[in-house]
Amino acid sequence: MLDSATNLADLLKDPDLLVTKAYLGGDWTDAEGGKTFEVTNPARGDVIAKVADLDRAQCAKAIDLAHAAQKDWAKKTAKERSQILRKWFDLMIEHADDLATILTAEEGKPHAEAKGEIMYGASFVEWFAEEAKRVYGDTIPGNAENKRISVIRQPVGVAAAITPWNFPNAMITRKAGPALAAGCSFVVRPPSQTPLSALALGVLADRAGLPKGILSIVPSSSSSEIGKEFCENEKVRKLTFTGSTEVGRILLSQAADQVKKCSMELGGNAPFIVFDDADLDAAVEGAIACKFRNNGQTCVCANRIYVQSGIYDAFAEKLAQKLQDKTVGDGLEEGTDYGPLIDRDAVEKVKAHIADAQEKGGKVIAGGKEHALGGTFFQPTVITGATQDMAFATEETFGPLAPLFRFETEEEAIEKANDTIFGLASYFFSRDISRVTRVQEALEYGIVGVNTGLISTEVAPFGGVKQSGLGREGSKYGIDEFTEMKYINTAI
Ligand SMILES: NC(=O)C1=CN([C@@H]2O[C@H](COP(=O)(O)OP(=O)(O)OC[C@H]3O[C@@H](n4cnc5c(N)ncnc54)[C@H](O)[C@@H]3O)[C@@H](O)[C@H]2O)C=CC1
Ligand SMILES: O=C(O)[C@H](O)CS(=O)(=O)O
Repeated sequence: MLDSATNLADLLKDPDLLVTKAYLGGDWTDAEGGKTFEVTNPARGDVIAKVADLDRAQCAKAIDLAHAAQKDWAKKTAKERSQILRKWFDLMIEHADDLATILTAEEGKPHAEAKGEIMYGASFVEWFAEEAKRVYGDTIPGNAENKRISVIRQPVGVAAAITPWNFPNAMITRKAGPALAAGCSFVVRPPSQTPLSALALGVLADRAGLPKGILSIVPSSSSSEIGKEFCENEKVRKLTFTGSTEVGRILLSQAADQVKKCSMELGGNAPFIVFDDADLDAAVEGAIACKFRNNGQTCVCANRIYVQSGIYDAFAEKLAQKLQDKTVGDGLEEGTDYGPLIDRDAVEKVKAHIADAQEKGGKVIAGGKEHALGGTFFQPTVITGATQDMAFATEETFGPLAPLFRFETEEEAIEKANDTIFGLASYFFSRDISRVTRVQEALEYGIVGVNTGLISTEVAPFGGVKQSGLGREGSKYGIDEFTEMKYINTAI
């Protein structure tokens, strides 16, 4: 446990993983003038570290280093890049406990869940260590007797990344893995709430033997300035962002000037549909796993739970009952199921969604208030009588609030589920094979969970449609985001 007498370093087997300097192409560097920003522990609200606060000029230097080193990195064989990535993966697994402790200290999720994120994050490095050796091209029958046609894939060049606080490890490795595997160099600006997890990844990448210049981690309290550098610096050929749709729009418009290759993993508003023919207990378990993972702070959490009329009351009662057994507390404490929210703004958003629902006829049947622990702890909450005119029907709550909407027909459920500008994840529970086929095809989302509330894996293409993003991460498709296709037409 962190407290006034115990620092974060005291909790680590390898305290060298706790770094507060920036990682500029392999050199640990202070900010100009020694400027720093504070990192706080969301459970206790106290400062756990002061991290180098880099400015745009230092970010530009990192990009210069990345640009200078990238060609030699791309010249290495795929196997050489693969071996370094595999070593990085091995080190992440070896130090998983410490990485999880650092993650919980700055983000708040329970240690066991943080450990799960570390394994999930490491799986992207492992996966793309393998995919590095499978960046294939084509040969195409010539368009004339004396013509030969081929297609090759080459690394884009310098890739720049901006990542969110809710998965401080995995959202970086889900980008760095394919980028480095493809032969790109990689500059990442981590969120100011959770930079320590990113810097710990830098320590292990260095130990794995990543060549100088290939990786930079640029912590900064000024997200917009660094974002502008990424968008306006012509040496950056790829921008990859994970975060809200609002910020994604800003970055896309900034990147449009140079027509930069962009990947966007943005916001969601996931429907979770339970049909009368579902396995009710499985649906309740699935809803809890989906809605309350990271305390509801994931882009793929169920944001709207639609339950068919015939089982609505039974589902609501079981869900509320199950939540009574959950423990809210400090993520570093044994037995905690749900940690704190990231900050007060997050708490205020949950409260606003609850108040709005109650004003419009919604009924709180579980939780509904700030937790007795105070700070940013909140009770896991269930609201019945949810309707499409309530705020959470169109806005992402990003907190532990499960609104239950009643529906009568399959057509109604699909129409309401699709009635959003977002299209990231969706879920439904049914044991009718014809219905499963119809619904999985009718839902306008990049991801559909059928009889499951958990869809996150490195082997599948993660991404959204509509205003939830562009591109895919993970799977055999993920490396395409960091390569360019070149077509060669040769006259012989
Ligand atoms: N699709 C996905 O995989 C994910 C989506 N999200 C979405 O992100 C939101 C919550 O995460 P937040 O970190 O609060 O999102 P956010 O969009 O506010 O911030 C994301 C990152 O962008 C940076 N940023 C903010 N304004 C910027 C600007 N003008 N220029 C450059 N960088 C800027 C932030 O400092 C942070 O590092 C939710 O909407 C959630 O759905 C979060 C995680 C994953
Ligand atoms: O940041 C997020 O919400 C992640 O994308 C969710 S996941 O990849 O862990 O499913």
